[in-house]
Amino acid sequence: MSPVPENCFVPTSEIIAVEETELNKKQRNIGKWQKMAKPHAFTVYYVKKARNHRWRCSDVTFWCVDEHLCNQWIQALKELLEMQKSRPKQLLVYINPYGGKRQGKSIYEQKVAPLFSLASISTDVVITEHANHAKDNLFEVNINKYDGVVCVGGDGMFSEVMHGLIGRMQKDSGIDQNNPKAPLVQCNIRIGIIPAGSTDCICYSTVGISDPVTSALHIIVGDCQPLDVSSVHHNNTFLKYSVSLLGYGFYGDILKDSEKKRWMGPMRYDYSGFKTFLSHHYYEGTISFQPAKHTVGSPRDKDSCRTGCYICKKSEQQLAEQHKECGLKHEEDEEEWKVIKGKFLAINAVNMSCACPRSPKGLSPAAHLADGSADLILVRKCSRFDFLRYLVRHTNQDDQFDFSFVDVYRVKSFQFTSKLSEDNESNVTDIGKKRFGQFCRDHPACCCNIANSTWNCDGETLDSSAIQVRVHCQFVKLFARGIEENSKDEAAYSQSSIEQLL
Ligand SMILES: CCCCCCCCCCCCC/C=C/[C@@H](O)[C@H](CO)NC(=O)CCCCCCCCCCCCCCC
Ligand SMILES: Nc1ncnc2c1ncn2[C@@H]1O[C@H](COP(=O)(O)OP(=O)(O)OP(=O)(O)O)[C@@H](O)[C@H]1O
Ligand SMILES: [Ca+2]
Repeated sequence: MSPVPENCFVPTSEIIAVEETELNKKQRNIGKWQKMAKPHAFTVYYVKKARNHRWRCSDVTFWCVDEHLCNQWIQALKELLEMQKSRPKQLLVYINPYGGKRQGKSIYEQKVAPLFSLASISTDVVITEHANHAKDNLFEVNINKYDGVVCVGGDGMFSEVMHGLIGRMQKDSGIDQNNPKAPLVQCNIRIGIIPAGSTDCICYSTVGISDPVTSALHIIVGDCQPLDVSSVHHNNTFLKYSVSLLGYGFYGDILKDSEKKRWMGPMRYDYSGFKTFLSHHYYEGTISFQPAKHTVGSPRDKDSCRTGCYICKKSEQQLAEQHKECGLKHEEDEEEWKVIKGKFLAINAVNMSCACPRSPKGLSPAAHLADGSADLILVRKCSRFDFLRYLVRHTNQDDQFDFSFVDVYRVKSFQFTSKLSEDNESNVTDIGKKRFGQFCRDHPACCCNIANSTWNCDGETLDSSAIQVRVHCQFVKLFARGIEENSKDEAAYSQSSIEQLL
């Protein structure tokens, strides 16, 4: 028998599979079993939680001489598994063979496919041949056939799959994505991310680790984590959706420079990051936003979003109420807009913490995955030294918002116009211009004349610097459960444990 640690509790929801086991000669010759006539056995495969939110597939084999009893156990456990209705049976998998360190295919074949097969999950696998292959394909496939779509790659690959799914839903419902106020149709088919990219920020921020086996196990047990999605428009043209970072200035410039260095792999971001840091460009513009009044949280909270987060639950209830009384919803258009004009080194809007291996607490450590808001971080012009102090705080325990040149707001929508496009009399909606009287007095406008930066939208550049953004609460769902608090300890306790059965 495999060694089982003392007090091992396994919730039935975390059993991966149960299989009849053929005992080999060596196993049969251990201890007292050698005296028995042909023992019968079955193996239970279960999720074992290790450090740092890492999950592994472990197994324990049970023996007995009574074949009927053994079969009864197998039957009972299989019935328990059948009752886990949120588990996927049929998945559509897209693999980007060129993402990150170009390991996507081998990661899937060696680490993920054997687990899916153990859990009796059928898959249709597409290895992408070009950018947008997965996205375009999602408009054609019979989507109702699947319980989920899995992407093997980085944040860019996730973005493709998400755009394909959301786009498909809107197309099927006759909704025009170019209308920034259109009541979009929610996407209920879950997305799984097997991390094989450069940053893997979405996976890290929703699971707590960037690890293919852990993510595969979250898919198998049928976890569900809703995510906020921002829609980005330029006038009445739809540009993109974003779930992690919308960054202008520093992160936009890093991305633009790094695109030319794709051959460097994940290292390109450090190279371009260093270069962009040295260039120290700042950009002048106007940002207008609607504060997120519906949520009780603040970006300066000490607690972060964790599994079962009550702030996200509250937003879920509000969303359900809104759906019941649709019609009242558009009052939000009249709600207060705040306007800030200034010179910025970085403007970052994040729908989630954006934690990643480079910065385990992320760009906004208290941001919530599913509260219907984004944290808008404004980093004003400051010295190189101060900006470096700000960046370094992303990697230690100090508060990165505790600087006079950094402001952070929790918002449900915002828009940005660069000074250059204002001067060129761009025809962006005029909410910002109407409120010029409220410009921040500490940082009056000056006449610096720098070219526009570009927006980094989840790792892709946007063509327009003037954008309008709206957060859609819990718009897509992932096979994840958020980051577990002290996951290792909590794993041991559950009412429905296999221990109770035994
Ligand atoms: C001194 C050390 C300071 C370290 C500061 C680390 C802050 C790292 C914060 C990472 C935030 C990632 C946000 C995620 C964005 C994703 O949607 C997107 C798609 O994958 N990724 C990127 O755009 C890719 C963005 C990658 C950004 C990498 C930034 C590297 C900055 C390096 C600055 C070096 C300054 C050194 C001066 C001596
Ligand atoms: N077969 C392919 N050939 C070229 N590009 C592809 C292919 N399949 C997908 N892509 C594109 O590659 C881009 C980057 O992929 P992915 O996110 O998997 O890896 P990455 O390089 O690590 O990026 P990230 O920094 O976003 O994590 C995606 O935007 C996707 O559209
Ligand atoms: Ca959010």
